[in-house]
Amino acid sequence: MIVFPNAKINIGLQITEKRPDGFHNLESCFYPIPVSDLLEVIPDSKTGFEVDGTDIPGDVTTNLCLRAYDLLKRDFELPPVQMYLYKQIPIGAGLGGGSADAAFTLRLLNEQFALALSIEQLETYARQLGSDCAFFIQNRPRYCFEKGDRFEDIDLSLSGYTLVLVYPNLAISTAEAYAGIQPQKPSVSLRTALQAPVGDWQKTIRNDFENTLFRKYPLLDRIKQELYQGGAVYASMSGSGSTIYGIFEQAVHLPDHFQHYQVWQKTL
Ligand SMILES: C[C@](O)(CO)[C@H](O)COP(=O)(O)OP(=O)(O)OC[C@H]1O[C@@H](n2ccc(N)nc2=O)[C@H](O)[C@@H]1O
Ligand SMILES: Nc1ncnc2c1ncn2[C@@H]1O[C@H](COP(=O)(O)OP(=O)(O)OP(=O)(O)O)[C@@H](O)[C@H]1O
Repeated sequence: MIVFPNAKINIGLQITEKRPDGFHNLESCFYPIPVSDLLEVIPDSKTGFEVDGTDIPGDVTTNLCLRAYDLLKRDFELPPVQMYLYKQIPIGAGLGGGSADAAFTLRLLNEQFALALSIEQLETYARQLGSDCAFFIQNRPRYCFEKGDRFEDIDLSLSGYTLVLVYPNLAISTAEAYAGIQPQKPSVSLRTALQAPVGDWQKTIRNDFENTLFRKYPLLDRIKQELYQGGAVYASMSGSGSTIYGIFEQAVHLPDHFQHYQVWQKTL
């Protein structure tokens, strides 16, 4: 079976407090976007894993696809499988690519081997693999809170807008980004701010990681400003960076020097 694990962007990200378990509580809107990896799983005589495309740092045996398989294998009689991942979502990008691969592996194995797991059960498994993973089980725009792994539905559609993603070939680890954060109770309710027209978001919707990461990597702030200069109705960093995205009312001509970055332009 073949699936296409897709990325997400964060629209607003408020880090509200540090938790006793060392993680942080946050509030954010997670929005699925059409930039995807490809994952194929075939029953085989022994389990194997092969990756093509973008290089994934670290030992292949720690890949989240294999970890998702191992997690289900503890509870179910899964046959050995050959897994093939074509990696396209950039790494350390704040786009949740690894989390999407993990969640789609759980979903695929559930379907391919008729495990009959419910959405809630899949989300419980996903939470064990990473904070962002559970979102990709249902994979629709959600308002997320706690570790980013609890959700409420949100009435939000960017359909018809053009999304530009700029990945400046700079990987930022999530742990590095959280290390620079001073959690703060928000003065503006993100949930309320998201109900306003997209053109108003610039005044009210922030990603709390931008403060420290823009100081450390001024290039990121420059890219955001260039997206606004190019006509974005809203621009922000996604998640813990480094991807900067812009939301436009129509297709856009980007500055020539963006050719040095990885850029996607998609009509949603
Ligand atoms: C920045 C976001 O992408 C927002 O969507 C997520 O919060 C990151 O989620 P993720 O990549 O799935 O992160 P995990 O793999 O669970 O955690 C990586 C590291 O990030 C930090 N971390 C992560 C999530 C969270 N709510 N609080 C944290 O402090 C912890 O130091 C943790 O060791
Ligand atoms: N299938 C995978 N794809 C990407 N990264 C993986 C995968 N499996 C394990 N990893 C590890 O996860 C780390 C980063 O994952 P990912 O790309 O999801 O992070 P990110 O871009 O910071 O996204 P986010 O912070 O939004 O979760 C890398 O260090 C990588 O070694």
